[in-house]
Formats: sequence, structure tokens, C-alpha cells
Amino acid sequence: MAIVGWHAGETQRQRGGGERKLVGTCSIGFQTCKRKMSIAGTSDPMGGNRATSDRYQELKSFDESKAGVKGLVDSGIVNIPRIFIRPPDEVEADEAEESLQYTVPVVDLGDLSSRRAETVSAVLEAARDVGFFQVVNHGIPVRFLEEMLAVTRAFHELPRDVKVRYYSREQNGKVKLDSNFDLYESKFANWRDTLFCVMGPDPLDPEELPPVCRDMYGKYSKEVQALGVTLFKLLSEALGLKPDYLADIDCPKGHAILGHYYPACPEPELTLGTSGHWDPDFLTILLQDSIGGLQFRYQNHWIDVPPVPGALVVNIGDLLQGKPMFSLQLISNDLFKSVEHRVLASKVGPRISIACFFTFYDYPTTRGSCCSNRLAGRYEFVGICRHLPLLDKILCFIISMLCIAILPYMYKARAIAVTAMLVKVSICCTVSHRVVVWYYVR
Ligand SMILES: O=C(O)CCC(=O)C(=O)O
Ligand SMILES: [Fe+2]
Repeated sequence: MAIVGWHAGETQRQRGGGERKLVGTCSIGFQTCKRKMSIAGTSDPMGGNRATSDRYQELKSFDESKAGVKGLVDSGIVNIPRIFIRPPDEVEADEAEESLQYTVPVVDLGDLSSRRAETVSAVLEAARDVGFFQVVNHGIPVRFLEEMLAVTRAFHELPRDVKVRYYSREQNGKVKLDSNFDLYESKFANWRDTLFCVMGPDPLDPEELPPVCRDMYGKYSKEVQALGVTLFKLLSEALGLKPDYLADIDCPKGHAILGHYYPACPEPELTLGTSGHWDPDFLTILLQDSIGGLQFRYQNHWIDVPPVPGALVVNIGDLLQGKPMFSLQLISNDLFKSVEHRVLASKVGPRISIACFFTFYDYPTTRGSCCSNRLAGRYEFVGICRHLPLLDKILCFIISMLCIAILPYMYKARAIAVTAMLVKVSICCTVSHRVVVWYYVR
């Protein structure tokens, strides 16, 4: 058994293409840190890295415009700024990839009382084999979904001067507009703006929401949370647990609604709407409009998730899988899959999508999961520290340092990996406000 560490938030959203390690302690969050991008570039005679600092300046002026990608498009650009350009090797890898025909599973949630066993096994199959599925007959009226897309679009199409008061990179802001939450960290910026609203577990003061979408976001929060409860019940049963298991450990409580706006892109082949990433939550329920572009990774191929009128897309997050984090993946001990997905940029637009992320969002629970005993799994849950007070951070740091000193003697083969992980954990505990979950990998 070993305690190991994993720092989830930052690497989640980068195009991986490969396997991620299944390791222990993790942190969860959507914060970004402002730091210079390090990219290859020509050194200038002053000893600095010209390309790096130019890029940083470009990122900064884009950010300071507070107008997002929508603002760029409104200014009439015909070429995308270079901060949005994907590295050529990524584009080449995409071009070289052969296509694979695969149909995303569709799970019918209608008439659950008479079709429960059938639905549970469909959910099990989709969550285990693919990690992505669409749900139909979920109970949220199509007209209502259309209205959600319309108010999200209306918000993003407000004049810049009206929207600007919501533009923020504040870590703890509950309602904020940004373009690229990881602007200063990612390899290239994405062609997307996002309205991010933390709707639960603590009720959001409606006054914080922009008036144009206030009413609908409040209503959608309730509808999507009820659907979340239904899905968590089915997922619990799929794990062989009592139906309320995942709801009882508060999986559906904390949730955020992300209203994405992908403007039409003049050079879509050079960038992406959303880079490849894994969702750092329990579960995501996504509403997409009819434009398309969402893809997920399956058997080393990008598979399209075609828009189905009235359907919602569901994907397992890292927390549920029990993969490298306290996720549905961790909870399910790797039975469920959290898979990489992305959104292509398009000449057609704007594309609107609305993601609902189920995760903690400051909820002060100390309850964890674990099916480890039941499923003879890999993880043994230890505890969660969330928004650590300073004293706890210091304690965490000291304990981690002690572990670093002692562990190499105990686990020689893993000494270097474990040490590196613990350094990350200590940094994470001391520097950030992220959630830190401790668990053992058997
Ligand atoms: O816009 C989409 O279709 C996907 C968005 C997404 O993956 C996310 O918000 O995590
Ligand atoms: Fe996602």
C-alpha cells in the first residue's frame, strides 16, 4: 500500500492522447494561476525569450480586453491570433488518424418503473465501456432546453459593456464570464467563451446571475439536478449498490452550469473550441445545440457525438471513475470510464452548449465513498480536506515532508515517484485552495 499524490486540475484539460496514471492523492478545482507560458522561441540579445514574452503580452492583452473570443469576431478579424494556433504536431496527428465508425450509446430513461433493470444494464454498459452516452426521455421538455440555449446565446451576445462586469478570473467567484479558464497555462487558447455559475450546494443568490438568463438558469439548475439524482441512482445500482448510495454521499448536490459560446471561427482547422480534457467531476450532463463538434476518445479514435434533438449527453467524470482522483472513477474503482473529449472549432456558429458539472463546489462534506471493500478495488479512502485553513496547510506540508523523508526507505522502488507526488501534494496544499483527497492505492 502506498500513499501517492496526483494533482488533477491543471493537467485535466490538456490534450493527453495517452493513458494517465492511476495514483492517490488528488486535488480538484477549476482555478487558474496566472503565470507565463513557456513555449519554444527565439532568444533575444537581451537574454530573454522573445516569443515567450510576446505570447504572454498577447494573452494579457486578449484577457484585458475582457471581450473574449466574441469580441475578436465582432472586430472583424479574418485570421485567428496566434495564441489560438494549435501546435502543428497535434494537427498532424489528427490528420493521420483513421476514422472509426462508432455510434454513441443512447439510453432511454422513459418508463423507469417498468424498465428499470434494462435501463440499469444499459447505463452500466455505457459507463463501463464508453464513459459517454446520450439520454432521451429524461423528463426535461425540449422547449425548455431550447430556451436554455437561447438565453445563453443572448447573454454572450450582450454588448461588451454590459457583460464586462461578469468577466473575471477570481478563483472563488460563483458567477463569472471568462474566455479560457486556463488561458495562461494552456498550449494554445480555445475558440470559446464561458459563463460559469456555481448553482449548488449552497443556493446561489439569483441577483448574482445576469438578468437575461437568471430565471432560466435557476429553473434549469433544479431540472438538471433532478436528472442528476436519477442518473446517480441508476449508476449506484449499476455498481451493485443501493439506489441512494451516490446521492447519500452528496454526488448530486454541488453543481455548476457552464454556458459555452463558440463563435464561428474563420480558420477552424488551426484551433479547437475546447482542447482534449477529462472532466474533473463526478458526472457531466451536457446540452448541445444542433451544430455538432463534440468528440470523445474511444479505442484511440476521436468519435463524434452527433446532436440528437431533445437528448442530453452524459459523461463520467474523473471523480466517479475512481481514476486518478476522488471521482466516480474512484468511487467505482475504475469500473466506469472518464474519457477524454474535445470540441472542434467550426466556420458555422455560434455553437452553444451548456454543461452541468456535478462536483463538490465548497460543500463541506467529510463523507467519502468507497466501493473498495465491496468491489475489492484499488482504492481505500482516507479523507478529504477542502479549502484548508492555514494551520492545516502547514500541518499538511510538514506531514508531507516527513513522508518524503521516510517513504523512500519503505518503498524503495517507488521512492522517486512517491517523492515527486508528495512534493506536488505539499505544494498543492500550501499554495492553492484546492480540494485534497487522500487515499491509498493498494
Ligand atoms: O461544449 C461541449 O460540447 C463540451 C464542453 C465540455 O466538455 C466541458 O464543459 O467540459
Ligand atoms: Fe468536458
